Amino acid sequence: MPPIVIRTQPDDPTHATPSPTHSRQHSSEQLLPMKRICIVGAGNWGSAAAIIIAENVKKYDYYDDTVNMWVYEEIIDGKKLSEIINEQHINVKYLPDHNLPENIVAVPDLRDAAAGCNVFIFVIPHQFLIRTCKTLKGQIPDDSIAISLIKGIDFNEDGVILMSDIIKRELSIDVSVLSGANIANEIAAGKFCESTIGYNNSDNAIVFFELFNNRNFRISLIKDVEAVQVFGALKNVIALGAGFCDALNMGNNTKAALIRIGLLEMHRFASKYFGPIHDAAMVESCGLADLITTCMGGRNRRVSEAFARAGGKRSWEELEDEMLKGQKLQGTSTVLEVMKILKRDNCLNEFPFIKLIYQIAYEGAAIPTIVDFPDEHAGDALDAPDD
Ligand SMILES: NC(=O)c1ccc[n+]([C@@H]2O[C@H](COP(=O)([O-])OP(=O)(O)OC[C@H]3O[C@@H](n4cnc5c(N)ncnc54)[C@H](O)[C@@H]3O)[C@@H](O)[C@H]2O)c1
Ligand SMILES: O=P(O)(O)OC[C@H](O)CO
Repeated sequence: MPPIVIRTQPDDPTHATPSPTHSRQHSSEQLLPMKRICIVGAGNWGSAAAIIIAENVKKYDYYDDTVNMWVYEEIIDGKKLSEIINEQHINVKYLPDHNLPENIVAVPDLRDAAAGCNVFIFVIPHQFLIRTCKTLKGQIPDDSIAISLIKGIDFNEDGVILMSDIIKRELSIDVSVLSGANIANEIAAGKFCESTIGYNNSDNAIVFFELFNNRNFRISLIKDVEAVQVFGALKNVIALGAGFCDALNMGNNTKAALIRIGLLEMHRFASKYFGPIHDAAMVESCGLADLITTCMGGRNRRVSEAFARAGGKRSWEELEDEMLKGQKLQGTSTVLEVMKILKRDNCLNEFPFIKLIYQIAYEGAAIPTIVDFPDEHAGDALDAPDD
């Protein structure tokens, strides 16, 4: 097995470092029960992730080679997408330029896809997670484990709800998370990048390391599922700001400044609601690197630029449908969720950039106001630890 990179948190006494004693044995030695994978989702990232997983399961004989992939069924040119995937081994709608390994089996019924599986990879747009989990409730083994690749956040009267909270609440299983600078098309093309797994249970973290790590998709592990998820969700909001900036041709210095300010607000939000967060999260792939890639090449940035250029004449929904062709924006719904909690907690003034993004996205504020930071926030820096 390749070396496992774990970013330790020195002052965390509960930190359990996965060690070589966790190294896997062959099932022929009767030490490990067989694991069978179900990928819950078959969009752009779900399909790219499936390629990695389907290759990795073949390296270990305690993973079943067949990987089920739940496909939210739709008809493409008169034919079912799941059938096209199983016959042509291409997801013609969401990842058309790449072949899927033949050990990926597309299954249109979620319960059928989950049957016999005990390792679940959740990778669907965040707005569909609750109802998807409810369909799985009572249908999976108690000792199943899950990982969420979803970038999004939810909110209710109890406060911030993470995707891992939803899965854990509905299915009562341990949930790790994976997030990073991971534009799916580039990963499917085999271009080198990194990603971060946040975990609670180190044995489960090793399973997901084995399923995801490869030469061109390098995983590091940190014991902080909250920070990894908050960064992954909020970067989609900051990407909207980057799109507004690009629509105005404001240049690289401005964009870099907005990325820096965005990173501070992401850190502030994570610390406020889940603090203290793991030191490494900000500089891992799940933090700064994801923010950079999303502000350069992501879908949220692209649609946001188009929204700004349309000068209020096109809605987010219209542009999403037209430009993404079935793929989903996450930043627009996430900023609405984030604003609910910031308003409830009366702390909008601590997040001036997120507020400006919201005002442009939903209140008709002029695009150039994207840099209208209040004076007291000039040169804003990381909050001191005792703030
Ligand atoms: N695409 C990327 O580059 C990328 C990278 C990292 C993380 N992510 C995150 O992964 C998650 C999934 O994104 P994606 O890019 O794989 O999907 P996507 O945006 O490409 O596709 C949308 C998916 O939603 C499905 N869908 C539509 N209606 C549905 C319903 N009612 N119930 C369930 N599913 C439905 C579609 O069939 C399709 O599979 C998101 O949270 C996204 O932020 C995406
Ligand atoms: O294309 P986006 O904006 O959904 O971003 C994709 C990935 O999350 C980047 O890591």
